[in-house]
Amino acid sequence: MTAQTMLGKPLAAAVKEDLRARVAALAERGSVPALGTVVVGDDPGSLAYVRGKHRDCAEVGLASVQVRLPADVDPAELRERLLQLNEDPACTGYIVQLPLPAHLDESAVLELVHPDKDADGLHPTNLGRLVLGTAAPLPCTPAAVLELLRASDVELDGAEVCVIGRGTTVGRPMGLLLTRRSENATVTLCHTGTRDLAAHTRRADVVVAAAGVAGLVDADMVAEGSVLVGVGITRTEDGLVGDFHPSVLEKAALVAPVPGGVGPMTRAMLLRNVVELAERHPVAG
Ligand SMILES: Nc1nc2c(c(=O)[nH]1)N[C@@H](CN(C=O)c1ccc(C(=O)N[C@@H](CCC(=O)O)C(=O)O)cc1)CN2
Repeated sequence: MTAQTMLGKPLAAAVKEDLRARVAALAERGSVPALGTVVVGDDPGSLAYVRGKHRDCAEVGLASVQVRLPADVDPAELRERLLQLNEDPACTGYIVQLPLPAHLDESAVLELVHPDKDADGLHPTNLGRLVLGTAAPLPCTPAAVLELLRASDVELDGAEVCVIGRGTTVGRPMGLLLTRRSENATVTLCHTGTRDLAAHTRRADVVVAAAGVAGLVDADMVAEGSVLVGVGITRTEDGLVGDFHPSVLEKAALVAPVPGGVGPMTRAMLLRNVVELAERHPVAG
């Protein structure tokens, strides 16, 4: 078997098309949504991702504003800037680019973002809403994975899904999303403490790999005809490498590759969150 690929770019383009129309409709009602980004430090990867977010906003007609702070910013100064964004009527929603420098407590920082302005869906209130199944902005990467699976008509009802990674941005919310009644999957959440990872991946219909360990899962570890979604990404001398070893392509039915799969959709899901926040809490332009 040679796997088919689930590509993020065409799907992201379709989402953007829909969002462009929704942003135009908001503008007609006098509401001009804007995304804020907060970057601490000058990590080239983070800066590149944030540049991409501002480009994406322009593409669909959203305004955007960037706040840049030095890597050694005082936590009190960062807090002040976030509280300003919470109060700023021109900012519909904003994100704090992760990871943050080590002297900053990531959870404490994310808790400062007002839940109604949480474009990343990572505030505890919104993660709590995800647990309860009530309306909330969804964390962008898990939402992107779900959209890719839906677009390929992957059957999730009753499916065995193995998620590798227990982080708050991907693994944990991924499990919550997939176990909602609307998805109805059975999820096994694996992590670095999992004793026999292969035993879990082999019996899964779908594997979502968000470990950030290049080539962690090879052909021997997956079932014939399974669906594999790559999330983790490692920069090596040979370029970007995902958590799945290329050998899986001979065994899987469907693969979301790294790069080119979930990443572009993650960006589109951020735009969707901003537009949904604006539709829920319209602001005058
Ligand atoms: N506040 C947040 N910080 C981070 C998030 C996030 O969702 N919110 N996720 C990642 C970084 N990220 C967005 O911020 C992100 C990472 C990768 C991609 C992407 O499109 N990847 C491409 C490859 C791009 C490349 O050349 O590096 C792909 O997979 O095809 C988009 C967004 C951590 N921080």
